[in-house]
Amino acid sequence: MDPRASQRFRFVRHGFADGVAELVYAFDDGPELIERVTFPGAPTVPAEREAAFAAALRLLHLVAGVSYYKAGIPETIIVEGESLDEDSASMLDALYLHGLAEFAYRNRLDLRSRIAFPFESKAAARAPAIGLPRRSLLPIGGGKDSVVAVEAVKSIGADATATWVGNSPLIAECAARTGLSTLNISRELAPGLFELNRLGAWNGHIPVTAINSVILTVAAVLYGYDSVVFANERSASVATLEYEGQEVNHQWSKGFGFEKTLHDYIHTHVAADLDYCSLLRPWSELAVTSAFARLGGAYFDVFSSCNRNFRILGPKPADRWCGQCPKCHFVFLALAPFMAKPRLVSIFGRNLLDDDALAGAFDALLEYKDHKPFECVGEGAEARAALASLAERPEWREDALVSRFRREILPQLDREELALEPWLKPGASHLVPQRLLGALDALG
Ligand SMILES: CC(=O)N[C@H]1[C@@H](OP(=O)(O)OP(=O)(O)OC[C@H]2O[C@@H](n3ccc(=O)[nH]c3=O)[C@H](O)[C@@H]2O)O[C@H](CO)[C@@H](O)[C@@H]1O[C@H](C)C(=O)N[C@@H](C)C(=O)N[C@@H](CCC(=O)O)C(=O)O
Ligand SMILES: Nc1ncnc2c1ncn2[C@@H]1O[C@H](COP(=O)(O)OP(=O)(O)OP(=O)(O)O)[C@@H](O)[C@H]1O
Repeated sequence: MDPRASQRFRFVRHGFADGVAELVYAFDDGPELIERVTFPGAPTVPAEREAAFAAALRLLHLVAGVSYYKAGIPETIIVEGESLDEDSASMLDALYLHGLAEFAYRNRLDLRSRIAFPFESKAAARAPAIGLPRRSLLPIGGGKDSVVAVEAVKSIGADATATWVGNSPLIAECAARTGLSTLNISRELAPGLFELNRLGAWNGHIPVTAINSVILTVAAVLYGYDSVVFANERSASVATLEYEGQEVNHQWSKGFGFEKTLHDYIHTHVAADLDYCSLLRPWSELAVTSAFARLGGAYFDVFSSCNRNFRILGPKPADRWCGQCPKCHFVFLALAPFMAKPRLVSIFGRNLLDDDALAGAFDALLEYKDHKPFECVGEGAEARAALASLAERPEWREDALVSRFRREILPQLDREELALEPWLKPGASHLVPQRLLGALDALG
C-alpha cells in the first residue's frame, strides 16, 4: 500500500503482556504496523499504580505513533477505542507539528492545517500521587551529556539507575562504566515501516527524545521511580532555522518547551508524584563540554556523540567517531577549549580542525554563510566563541581551520560577543525537583 495516498492514520490499539508493550497503527484499512517495547523483568503492576500505568502506556502509543504517521501524513487522525481530552490533543498536536517541523521543511510540506488530534471532553480528572519510591531513572545516550548528568547525580549519592533504549553496545559500555544499576529497554519498530520506506513513503527526522522520554515514563511507573532525569542542555531550545514564520528545531523534543509540556502533562495525566526534567537545562553546550572534560575522564575511551553509531539499519562508522558528521565536528570544537590537545586528538583519531576539506562544515556550525546543521549541535554563537578562544592559543592557532578563522572570519565579528566565560554560566530555567537540586549545584 502507498501511505502517501491514504486518507486516515489510525491508532488501532495498545496492550501490555509479559513485559512487552504492543503499539498498533494502520493507514486506512491497510496492514497493521506493530511496534514492540520490551521492559526486562517487568514486575506485576501494583494496584495503586494501575491507572498511572495505563495512562503512561496510552501516552506511549500516542507519542510513538509519530514514526508511522510521518510515512503518510494523511488528512485524518483517528484514535480508536478511546476519546482524548482537549489537553491531550493539544499536547499531541504540538509534538507532531513541532517535532516534525524539520521533516516538513525538508520535504517541502506544510503540516500546519493537517495535524489535529480528535478530542471529546474538555478536561480529564487530575492524576493522584501514587507513592513512587524516591529514586531516578537516568537515560544514557552514549555521549557526553548523559555522562555529565550521571556524574552529577552520583556526586550527591542519590539512588539512580542508568537506563537506555535500544541495543547499542556502545551505550551499554557507557552505562556499565557509570557503576550504577542498569536497565536496558528494547524497542522494535514495526518491520512494515522499513518496507513502506523502501516503497517511497515520506521519511525524515522525528522527535525521538519524546519517544524515549515516554518509554522511560512507562518504566518509572512500572518499576517504581519518582523521576526521569534527562540530560538536555539549554542550547537545544534554540531553533535550527526559521521558515515562513515557523521555527524549525532539529532538537525540538530536547528543548525546554517540550520538557515543560511533558512535565506538566505527566503530573496531571499520569502521576502527580512523577517528575520529568533535564538536569543540564540551565547549561549551554560549552558548559557541558567543560564539565565533561572535568568529570568524564573515566569515559574518554567509551563515549561517543556520533549519531551514526545509533542507526538501526544504516551502516555504522568503523570507529566510535566517524569524523564526517556535524556532531563529530561540533563536539571536537566544543571540547577543544577545555581538554589537552593530544588527549582530544587521540579520542577522535585525528585533528578535525587541521583539515581544509572541513571548512564548509565548520562554517555552518558558526552560522557563517549557512544555517546550523540539522543535528544536535550548539548555538552558532557558542561555536564562534570556542573557535575564537582557540585562535588565541599557540597549540591551536596555526591549524588549518583556526588559522583560516583568524584571517577570514574573525575580522568580521564583534569581539565583545566572543568571550567564552558567559557561556559557562547557568541560565535560570529548569524543572529539577527539590531532591536533586544538589546535583545541579555540583555542575556549577
Ligand atoms: C541514527 C539516526 O540518526 N537515524 C536517523 C536517520 O535514519 P536512517 O534512515 O539513517 O537509519 P536508522 O536510524 O536505521 O532508521 C531507519 C528508519 O527507521 C525510521 N525510524 C527510526 C527510528 C525511529 O525512532 N523512528 C523512525 O521512524 C526512519 O524512517 C528511518 O529512516 O535518518 C532518519 C530520517 O531522517 C531519522 O529519522 C533517524 O533518526 C532517528 C529517529 C534517531 O534516532 N535520531 C537521533 C540520533 C536524533 O536525531 N537525535 C536528535 C534528538 C532530537 C529530538 O528532538 O529528539 C539529536 O540528537 O539532536
Ligand atoms: N538510546 C537512548 N536511550 C535512552 N535515552 C537516550 C538514548 N539516546 C539518547 N538518550 C537521551 O536523550 C538525551 C539527548 O541525547 P543526546 O544524544 O543529546 O545525549 P548524549 O548521548 O548523552 O550526549 P551527546 O550530546 O554527546 O550525544 C540525553 O538525556 C540522552 O541520555
